[in-house]
Amino acid sequence: MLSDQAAAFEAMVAHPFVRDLVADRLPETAFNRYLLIEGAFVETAIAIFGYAVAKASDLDDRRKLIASLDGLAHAQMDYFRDAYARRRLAPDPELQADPRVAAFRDGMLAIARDGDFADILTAMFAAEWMYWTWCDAHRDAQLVDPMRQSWIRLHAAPDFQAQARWLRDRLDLMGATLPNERQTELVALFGHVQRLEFSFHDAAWSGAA
Ligand SMILES: Cc1ncc(C[n+]2csc(CCO)c2C)c(N)n1
Repeated sequence: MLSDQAAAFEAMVAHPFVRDLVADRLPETAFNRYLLIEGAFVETAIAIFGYAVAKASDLDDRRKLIASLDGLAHAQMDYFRDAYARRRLAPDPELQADPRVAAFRDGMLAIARDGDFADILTAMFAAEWMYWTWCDAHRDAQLVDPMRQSWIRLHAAPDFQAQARWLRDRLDLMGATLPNERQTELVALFGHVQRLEFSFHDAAWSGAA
């Protein structure tokens, strides 16, 4: 998956948003846009994991996903609520309606709604492995804003790595039993998610299209 879709993956981990963030030259307006769309994505992720719980058949998988859901619904939602209050960020419906933001949200949700458990694991693996990769590569970046710094640390931390590895291992196990055509579809889906992610980060980085 990673080698087949290397171009899409590499393009995303080298996105100008990532490049400028880790060089500590991402404008505050861009980071604030990011916080607004990222916080909204947490709600989408809750729905995606909900579909995953419904479509999983193994109790251990379900338990794992339910634990992730709890983290999203509580720690993550509270984190963004507090961040918006501290930074006095008001909701921005126009930003959420940006076609690049909408494409990511609706595209990820469509995978979870219309796909099977392997599709959902693939989409979550694509999103989490990509974050783990770029945050791990820049874990030592020294940023003035402690929130930016801690955001990178969070996604380079052992807990997040463990979750990304769980997705990888679960997918490897399941993928081995799937017909070749199905494996090819999942590899293509991985690339599709990287492109959705690229547009999403474009909207944060460059503002209105
Ligand atoms: C745009 C965007 N894409 C991927 C991640 C990585 N990530 C961190 S938590 C989570 C969902 C629950 O595990 C995902 C996918 C992100 N934060 N934002």
